[in-house]
Amino acid sequence: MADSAQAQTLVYLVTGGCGFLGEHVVRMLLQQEPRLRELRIFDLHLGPWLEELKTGPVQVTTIQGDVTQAQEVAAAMTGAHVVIHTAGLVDVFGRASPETIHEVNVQGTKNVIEACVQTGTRFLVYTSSMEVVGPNVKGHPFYRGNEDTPYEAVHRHPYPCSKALAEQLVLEANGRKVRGGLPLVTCALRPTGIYGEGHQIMRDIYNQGLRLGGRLFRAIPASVEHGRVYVGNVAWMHVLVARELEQRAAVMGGQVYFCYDKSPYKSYEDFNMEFLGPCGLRLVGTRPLLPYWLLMLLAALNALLQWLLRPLLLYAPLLNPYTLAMANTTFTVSTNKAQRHFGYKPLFSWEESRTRTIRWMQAMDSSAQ
Ligand SMILES: NC(=O)C1=CN([C@@H]2O[C@H](COP(=O)(O)OP(=O)(O)OC[C@H]3O[C@@H](n4cnc5c(N)ncnc54)[C@H](O)[C@@H]3O)[C@@H](O)[C@H]2O)C=CC1
Ligand SMILES: CC(C)CCC[C@@H](C)[C@H]1CC[C@H]2[C@@H]3[C@H](O)CC4=CC(=O)CC[C@]4(C)[C@H]3CC[C@]12C
Repeated sequence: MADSAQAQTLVYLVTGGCGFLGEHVVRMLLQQEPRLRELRIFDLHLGPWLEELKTGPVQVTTIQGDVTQAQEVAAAMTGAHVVIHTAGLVDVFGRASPETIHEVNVQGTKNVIEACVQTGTRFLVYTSSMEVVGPNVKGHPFYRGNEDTPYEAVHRHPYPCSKALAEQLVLEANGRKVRGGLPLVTCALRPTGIYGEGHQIMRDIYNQGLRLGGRLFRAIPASVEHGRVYVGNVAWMHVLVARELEQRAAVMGGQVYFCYDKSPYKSYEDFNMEFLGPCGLRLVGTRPLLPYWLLMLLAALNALLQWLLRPLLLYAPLLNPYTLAMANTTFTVSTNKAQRHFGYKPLFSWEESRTRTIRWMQAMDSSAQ
């Protein structure tokens, strides 16, 4: 908890504070930001775990609200010094309509920016995504690239399109005058695929493995690298950015940073096995069991079924043409921009990130029995 020797003066607001990443950001702020006076947690759905936070030295205010409602956002932000905007609709499975994804991710972000201007909140940290860059529709590899690596960022899927638009809005807002006349300072963090305690997709894949008798079948060649980053380190980066934005506004304002740590470069499936393996699952095959054209056909069939069944039920399996392209295209980052600009070093080593994730999965497993 916060060191009471330092003056507790700051009010932070975390949108999406009850999500997978948001919860880690909230907990990290309470542990690592000694200047925090009040922490506001704004989310569409509030979790019961928030109650335990209310007994500490920092005032924790929970706000059930919707980022698409401008007045709700502005009301929550009044008097806040910093906003960390993690709320978003993360949907690459066709669960929500493209319009809803746009409304939450783009209009929601516009509302946060306008609320900063209206209320005088000067510091905005936005959770963007690697998907703002790629993989692109042409499936070009992005091999250990950095923030300046040239890449043809062209998207058609609603999720990356919305994240790209929202990120652009955030960066363009840097320097706008907020209430009181001072400039807004913004920056965007681009995590690669986040993993760690609370990761729903990892849970889904684990359950799928159990249904298949403890086995998963390799679908993607081991040579395709997919960037992954531990949730604790992503949260730490958000906290550091928020903390440094005032002092280093000239360097950091309007900038983008990939989120990175020491997680190894592996294929999506091999990386998951780092956690699923110790939980008793096995990845069958050193090469993909099915030829790629057949996987594409299955993915297309899933998309067709989703469309046909839509009037009756929501059919949203993990495999669709978009997720297949994501998993099958190399996209990894290698950069030290965050270290150069604001002294970021991962808080958790790879070994610790791995151990924490495995422990969480094993606890989840034993509580299910
Ligand atoms: N999970 C991942 O691998 C990655 C996620 N991101 C970004 O990180 C952010 C957080 O993602 P996750 O924690 O994975 O997702 P999540 O779905 O676990 O969390 C999102 C949170 O936002 C809230 N939310 C959704 N719509 C809202 C609305 N209209 N008003 C208020 N709150 C709303 C949800 O209730 C949820 O608590 C998102 O912006 C996402 O785009 C970026 C890169 C990778
Ligand atoms: C059955 C298939 C062969 C394997 C399916 C795996 C997919 C479900 C996941 C592969 C890559 C993931 C995405 C990636 O890590 C980057 C992301 C960034 C975000 O901002 C949100 C999450 C995600 C889109 C992530 C989603 C699951 C995958 C598509």
